[in-house]
Amino acid sequence: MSDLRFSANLGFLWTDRSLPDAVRAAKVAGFEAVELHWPYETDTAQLKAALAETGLPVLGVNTLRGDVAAGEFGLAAVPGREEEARRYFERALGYAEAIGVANIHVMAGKSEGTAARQCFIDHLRWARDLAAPKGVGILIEPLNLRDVPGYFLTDCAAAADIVADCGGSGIRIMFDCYHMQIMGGDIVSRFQRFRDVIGHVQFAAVPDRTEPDHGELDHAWLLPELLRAGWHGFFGAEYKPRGKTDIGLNWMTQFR
Ligand SMILES: O=C(O)[C@@H](O)C(=O)CO
Ligand SMILES: [Mg+2]
Repeated sequence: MSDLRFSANLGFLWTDRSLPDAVRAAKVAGFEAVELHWPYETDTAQLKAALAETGLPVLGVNTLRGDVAAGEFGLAAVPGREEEARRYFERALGYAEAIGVANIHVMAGKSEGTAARQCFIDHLRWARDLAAPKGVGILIEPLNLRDVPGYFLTDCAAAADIVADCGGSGIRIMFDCYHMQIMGGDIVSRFQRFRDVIGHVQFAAVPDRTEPDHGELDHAWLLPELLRAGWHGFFGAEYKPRGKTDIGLNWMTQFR
C-alpha cells in the first residue's frame, strides 16, 4: 500500500458477518484500522479478541441516535433530551474503554437555532472532560441534508466555531468527503481551511455512496491530494458495497 492508510468502516462493510469476523476480513483485505458505527450489541470480549488477533486499531464509535424509527439521528444538540444524550455518551465511553477506541463521534441530531447550538456545546464540553482523562477524543461530523434532512451540523465552518467555543482541545471534525461534496464540494480547499481541527477523514462515491471507483469524485486524485494538503491520518472507507464487500475491493489496487 502507498502512503495512504485505510480504515474499514464496519458499519457498512462486511455487514453480513459478525463484527469480530468483519474485523478479520478487514485485516485480510489490507485495511490498517477499523471504525464502527453502533457496535453495542456485540460482546466486547469477542470483539477484543479479534482486534488483538489482527492488531487493528479502532478509530471510532458513534453515540446512539435515539428513536431511529421516528427519524431521530442523535440527541446531543436537541434541547430537552440532555439526560438521554449523556447516557448515550456514557455508554459509548464504557464500550470504548472496554475494547480500546480512539474517538467517539457525538451525534448532534435534528434541531436548529441558538438553543440547540448551546445545548450541543454544553454536551460536548461535558463529554470531552469525561473522555479526555481516558485518552478518548471527541469527533463531530457535518452531514449532508439530502440524506439527513434537519440535521443540526451540516458545515465545517459551523463545526470549527463549535470546536473553538468548546475551548479547542479534545474535539475535532470528522471530514467526510461524501457529505462535503454534496454540501458544496470544493473539498481540498475546505480541507486546507479546516485542517487544524480535522480529526478523521472518510470517503465514498458520490452520489450513490458505493465503492469509490466511479461518480463525481476521483479518489485516485483526491486522497493523495489530501495527504499533500497535510493529512497524516487514516482514510475511512465508509461506503455501502454494491454487492458482497470482498467483490468490490478493486478500488484499493489503484493505491498500491
Ligand atoms: O457519514 C456518516 O453517515 C457516518 O460517519 C456516521 O457516523 C453516521 O451517520
Ligand atoms: Mg461519515
